[in-house]
This record gives sequence, structure tokens and C-alpha cells, in this order.
Amino acid sequence: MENLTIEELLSRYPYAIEFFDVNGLPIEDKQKTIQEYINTLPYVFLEDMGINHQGLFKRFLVFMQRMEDIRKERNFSIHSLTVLGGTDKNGKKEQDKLKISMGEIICIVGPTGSGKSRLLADIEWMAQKDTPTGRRILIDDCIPPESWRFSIEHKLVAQLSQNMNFVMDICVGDFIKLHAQSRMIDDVDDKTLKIIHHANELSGEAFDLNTPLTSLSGGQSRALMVADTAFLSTSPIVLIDEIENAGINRKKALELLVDQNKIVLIATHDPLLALTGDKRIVIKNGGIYKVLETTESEKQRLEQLTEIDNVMMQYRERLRKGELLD
Ligand SMILES: Nc1ncnc2c1ncn2[C@@H]1O[C@H](COP(=O)(O)OP(=O)(O)OP(=O)(O)O)[C@@H](O)[C@H]1O
Repeated sequence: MENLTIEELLSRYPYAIEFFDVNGLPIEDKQKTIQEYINTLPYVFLEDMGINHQGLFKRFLVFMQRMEDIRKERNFSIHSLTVLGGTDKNGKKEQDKLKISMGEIICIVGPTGSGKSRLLADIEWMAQKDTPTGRRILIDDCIPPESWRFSIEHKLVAQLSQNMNFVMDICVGDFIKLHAQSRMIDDVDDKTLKIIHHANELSGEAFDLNTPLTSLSGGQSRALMVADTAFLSTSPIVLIDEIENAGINRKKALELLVDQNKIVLIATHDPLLALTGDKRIVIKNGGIYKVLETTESEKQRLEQLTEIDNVMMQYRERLRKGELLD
């Protein structure tokens, strides 16, 4: 580490800049090695910090080690998620146990108000009999440590909810960069451009790096969040709530979000999405009523539905552009 030049350090670990910022350290010559850089800092400067050269170097190593630990933890993976049944809205017991393995896509269906979002919220919160359903969530067959529920480092779940509004007075490019840096992700500029490109593909009406966040429409905001989650989130569980209502291309959105190394749960009223999963959970009156595997003939149906949907999408696009459907 000490033999890396400052330039190499920053290109390999962009978050290291925080160390310089936090300690008010100037960077003038990026060609110096870290050790050389620290050794050439004036004593007077270090005295103000109550430290000597060696102390500053140690502090630097501790900082880098901590950042690396956080980074590893953020990329941690899990094998399974288990929902231990609670009760429905009438207090009747629901299905006992549902185990979901890494790589599975599970859809959640049921009438309006039946409790689909509640199930997602239970998972997001890692409920331990402390929500209205009395459900319990296990990770890898164990009760997750209490600290995970509040921890930013152990962000186990990424959630795209139905309501999404930005309140920050900042432009799109800066927002994505800030988010990427806070997650200690490399290639920030490249990722930012990718996110904007994909978000524009999902929403239709293009925005760019300089568009203020607060001027994005509902659909554009959702498109940005989908692309942002797809490229920046390292959480092993992704929860998606009624993406079809967002006015964006939901099939493309799903293609972006679904990842072999994740568990994906999608609450939906859309038959096309409902049949995309490996299994679907049917919710009735607040409880898990059935768990069905998508059958082979349903998968064939899905192909027909996709063709119908493509026609619908073309019509939608033409109407949006002000064309006639004669
Ligand atoms: N098992 C339960 N016990 C008590 N309350 C419940 C239970 N399940 C759901 N609820 C409550 O019922 C209400 C409606 O649930 P929810 O919003 O999850 O429905 P939904 O299926 O997502 O509806 P929509 O399709 O309209 O989005 C919520 O207030 C939720 O907390």
C-alpha cells in the first residue's frame, strides 16, 4: 500500500479521497508514493492535528482497512430467505413456512388490499413477530442479527416501492455520483452514464446529467431508481412493488433488475409479470394462501401474452406520439 502513488491509490480506491478531505490534507503532487507524501507534510501542519508522520500513516492504514471491510460486507451474499407464517387479517394461521433460494424470482399476486405490499414490508423490515402479520423472516435459516435491521453496511434488501419522490435540490448526474461514492463503487463516471442511458430507455422522454432531480416526472423518477438499483445496489434481495404502474417499460425494467445472484420478489397485478417468476405467492385476506410453481403450459401462455403485450406497447408508443391507430 505505502508504495502506491497517490494517483494509483485514487484510481484504484476512489473513496480514499475522503481521507484527505476529512483530514484537510492538500494533494499537490500525485506522483509521490503514499509514504513519501506523508513524510513530506510539514510538522507544523501535523502538530495542529496532534499527530506525527508515523501516526498519520497508521491512521491512513486503519481508514483503508475499515473501508475495505465495509466494502466486503456490502457485497456479502446469502443462500436463502425463509418466511415463517403468521396470521391473516382475521387472525387465522397462514401457510407455515416458505423458503426462497438464491436466484429465484417470486411473484406475489392477490386482489387490491390483500396484503402484497405488507409481505414485502415484512421482508424489508426482517420482521420478527413485530408487524401486524406476526411473520418471522430468517436468513440462511437463522434469525438475522438485530443490528442488520438498522445497519447501512448490511443493506440486505433493495426496495423499489410504489411511491417515489425526490426532494433533493441537485442534478441527476451529481445525485448518481454521490450515491455511487457512498456505496464505494468504482468507475463512477461510466456507471453514471450507463444509469442515465438505461433510465431513458425505460421512460421514453429523455433527461440528462444536468436535469434537476426535482423536475423529473413520476415515470422518469421510477426509471432512474430502477437503473440506479440495477447498477449500484449490491443487496442480495430485491423487492419490487407494482412496477407496472410506473408508466415505464416494465419488461425492460425487470430484465435490468433480475440477477442470477439475487432473490427477487415482485408484487404485481400484471399477468405478464406474474408468470415471469419461478413461483407465485397468492395472498388472500392478508395471509399466504397458496404458493404455485409456474407450469410449462403457463410458460407457453407467457409467450402468447408477450406477443399481445408487444402489440399493446407499439400502440401505446404511437398514441403517445400523437399518431392515429387507423
Ligand atoms: N396479515 C395481516 N394482518 C393485519 N393487517 C394486514 C395483514 N396483511 C395486510 N394487512 C394490512 O392491510 C392493508 C392492505 O395491505 P397492502 O397494502 O399490503 O395490500 P396490497 O395487496 O399491496 O394492495 P394494492 O394491490 O392495492 O397495492 C395494509 O394496511 C396492511 O398493513
